[in-house]
Amino acid sequence: MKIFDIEQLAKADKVTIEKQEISSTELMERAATLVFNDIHSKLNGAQIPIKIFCGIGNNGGDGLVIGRLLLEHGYQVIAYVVNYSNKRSQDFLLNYDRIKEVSNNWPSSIKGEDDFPEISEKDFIIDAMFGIGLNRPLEDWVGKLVRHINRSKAFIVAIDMPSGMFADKMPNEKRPAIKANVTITFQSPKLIFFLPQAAEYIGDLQVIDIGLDREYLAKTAVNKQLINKPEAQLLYKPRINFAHKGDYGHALIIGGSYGKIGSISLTAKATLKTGAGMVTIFSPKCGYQILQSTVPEAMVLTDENEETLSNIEFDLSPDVICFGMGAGTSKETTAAFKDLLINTKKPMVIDADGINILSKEKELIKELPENTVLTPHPGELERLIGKWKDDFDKLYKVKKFSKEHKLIVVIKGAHTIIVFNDDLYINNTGNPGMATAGSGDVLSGVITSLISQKYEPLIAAVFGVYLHGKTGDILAEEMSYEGLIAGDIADNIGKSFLDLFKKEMQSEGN
Ligand SMILES: NC(=O)C1=CN([C@@H]2O[C@H](COP(=O)(O)OP(=O)(O)OC[C@H]3O[C@@H](n4cnc5c(N)ncnc54)[C@H](OP(=O)(O)O)[C@@H]3O)[C@@H](O)[C@H]2O)[C@H](O)CC1
Ligand SMILES: [K+]
Repeated sequence: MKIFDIEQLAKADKVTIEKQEISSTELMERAATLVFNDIHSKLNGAQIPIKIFCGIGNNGGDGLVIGRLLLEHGYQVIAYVVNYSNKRSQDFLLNYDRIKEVSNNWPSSIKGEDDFPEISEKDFIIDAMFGIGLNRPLEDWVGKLVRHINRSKAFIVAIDMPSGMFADKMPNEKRPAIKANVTITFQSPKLIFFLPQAAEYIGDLQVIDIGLDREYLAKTAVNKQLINKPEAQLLYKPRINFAHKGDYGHALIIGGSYGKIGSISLTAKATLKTGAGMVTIFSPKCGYQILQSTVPEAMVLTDENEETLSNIEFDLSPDVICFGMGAGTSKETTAAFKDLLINTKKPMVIDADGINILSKEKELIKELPENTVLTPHPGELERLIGKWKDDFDKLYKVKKFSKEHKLIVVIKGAHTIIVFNDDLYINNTGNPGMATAGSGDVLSGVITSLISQKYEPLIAAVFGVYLHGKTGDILAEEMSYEGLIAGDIADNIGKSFLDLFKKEMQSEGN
């Protein structure tokens, strides 16, 4: 699913009005009716106090329409107009009159702190103060109102965006925004919704298709995409009949050290379970017996050193090399990694201590082949690119790093983001059960395996992250978040392939 900028969405709005020959009022009615339907289906007529905070622009207009529809269906609604400006939009004004026809009262006006209503934790709040039109800091009293609503512990549904949140700046103490339980957004999610620092403001995300002009949406280029099943299906390469194991490549997994052999065992297993034709593991000597018994399908080569990697020599020509899991960052291992980089130019996946070594020895980065995939977790990423001010700054720095070194960076997190040049691919599978030891080792194996099967490295990263998360989602239903461990994910990657083309009873939401 494309993720549009807010300028593109505002344009889509205009194009839709022209091409569908509808008024902006009708488009607002359509969008707000869809939100009403959703809320109504959940509240099911419950007589709980609903307080709607409306701004004076079109987000406020949406709020007034939702309020009118709720009143018409017998809900207890109080609508407030937050008068932060005198520049009321036309559609706001029209719906201001219309709600009065139903409630027989004008909405209450809030002009300053003295007008703030009491909010109980039993209230149901609809936040329609600002949407994508927010373009400057909130006035002091409006910021106080946002904090007042947040303090209430009431259940909050934000319309289009949590009010106070800019599309391109993180909220913080000085820049308050509504902390919604649910955000119902129109047509396209906004990038900020997927950044970790915004999570506490967004709550659960729902994207509502309000029927904006399909042609405009299809034609308009974006550099951000959300990866759900429909996108993943397009990435899959069917296996051919009469295939031979050579058709799916030979992956070489290098890593491990005394006490950390399990990591490469997980990576190797995931590489095989994702479909690589052959896997060879290269580990310190101490890994030999463990690996032969935990992953009998893989071949094992060992270093001359007992406990850590010191000299990575092999007489084979792999299609892809994955380096780093459990390797440590000792002097010998660093030197061995350096030799490996200088002597081989095979496609590579670098994880964990591989990334830590690159962070310490920055000049090694230029030895990485183009399109190498790096899979850092936040700590590893910080060591690699330095501290960032906020999540937007992090993306800026990673894009710069990716462009400068021609690398693919997989920023692991609740929504893992794959960065290549200026393009972002935001994964929408996975769950908190996957925050478990070794989960990253499995991901490296999945990506390595896809590269070995001749997926382009970028596709392998995007598709691999999707499959890994999907496997976790399928397993969480069977065994709970708590019960899920990395070995389960490695063992069950096949389920995510099966799921790709399984017919859904209902189409997948976002
Ligand atoms: N795009 C769509 O598909 C649809 C969007 N809808 C809804 O409309 C809003 C966007 O509405 P808009 O009127 O453009 O903007 P807002 O309602 O978010 O904000 C209102 C105006 O407030 C002014 N502004 C901005 N920042 C501040 C501030 N800090 N303090 C005071 N005032 C501020 C600004 O106007 P100016 O001219 O004063 O700059 C805003 O325009 C969208 O989010 C949806 O909810 C449609 O209903 C359906 C289709
Ligand atoms: K809002």
